[in-house]
Amino acid sequence: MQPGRWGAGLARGGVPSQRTSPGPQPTRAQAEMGVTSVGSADEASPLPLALCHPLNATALQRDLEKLFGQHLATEVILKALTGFKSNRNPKKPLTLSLHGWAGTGKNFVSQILAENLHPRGLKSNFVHLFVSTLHFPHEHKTKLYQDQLQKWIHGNVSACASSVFIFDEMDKLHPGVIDAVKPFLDYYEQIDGVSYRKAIFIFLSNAGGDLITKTALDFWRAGRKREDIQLKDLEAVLSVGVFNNKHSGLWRSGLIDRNLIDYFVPFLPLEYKHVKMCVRAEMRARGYVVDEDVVSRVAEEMTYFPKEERVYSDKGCKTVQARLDFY
Ligand SMILES: Nc1ncnc2c1ncn2[C@@H]1O[C@H](COP(=O)(O)OP(=O)(O)OP(=O)(O)O)[C@@H](O)[C@H]1O
Repeated sequence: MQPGRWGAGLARGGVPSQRTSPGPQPTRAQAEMGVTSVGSADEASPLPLALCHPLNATALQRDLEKLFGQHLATEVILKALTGFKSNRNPKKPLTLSLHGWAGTGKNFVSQILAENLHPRGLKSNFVHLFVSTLHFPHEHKTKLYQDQLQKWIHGNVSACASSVFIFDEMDKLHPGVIDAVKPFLDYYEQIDGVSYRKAIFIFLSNAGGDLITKTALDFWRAGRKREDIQLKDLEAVLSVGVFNNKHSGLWRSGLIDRNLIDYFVPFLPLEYKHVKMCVRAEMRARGYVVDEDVVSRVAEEMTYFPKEERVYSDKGCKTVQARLDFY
């Protein structure tokens, strides 16, 4: 996933221009929402909430079918998003914490969400991606990052109430940085004249991947179906595990003990058959005819764990695209 426009926005003082310069022509933000003409807007007011892009639940559901082997994530995300977007008066922003092994689809699903919430997806002015190792690399700058984050979020939610903030590599985030967003995730009606209740925060993390794998493997070893794993088998384990994990980005975080994360979304490790599905999808996306021989060869080249049983792909579907280049 490509990083967002963090630096550029801050250089503008964190407050995007569309808040202060609406005119008779649609602003860039409004054009993005499909507005082709506007009346004389109130100069001082932020974008009307009504202009924010409505969610098409059917389209979201269809897009989520592209996510393989993740029955829990698909179900939770669909319910969470449709419920939140159909509520005209949410009491707090929606906060999702996505957990799982590498290459299981966390960034992929974030992209799907972004595109369903704002037509330009990750390229939208209203979708902001932060990558820990890129945007918050130095532990000694934690205070600075916290200040910048707060200014950035304030400025962008002022401009569009339904802004989306995605934090990738949460497990590499230095402890404490994320607590800067805590006030925005809480049940306040407004903070300094801005309501954050329509915003969406998404955290992505490998933390908890070991716990998810253990549960999946227990089911597999007991001969139970993967699809029988339920959210309740994992949600509590995940929130406690992440809270107690120093390298989760949410270690002892107020976000967890104040119950500000609405859903912990588990991404299960992917099996051989899912890797094959990814290879087929990639071939179709490239306009190739699906060749089952190539599909099997690519899937067999991947490494699987645990050593003896070889059930799950080490890298999920992550290197499928690169491997396909060899054929
Ligand atoms: N469950 C899945 N269904 C369909 N495609 C997938 C799935 N998981 C991964 N992929 C494919 O593999 C690519 C890499 O996956 P993605 O970046 O979403 O993994 P990730 O879980 O975010 O990994 P990491 O934790 O390493 O960032 C995706 O762009 C997508 O093409």
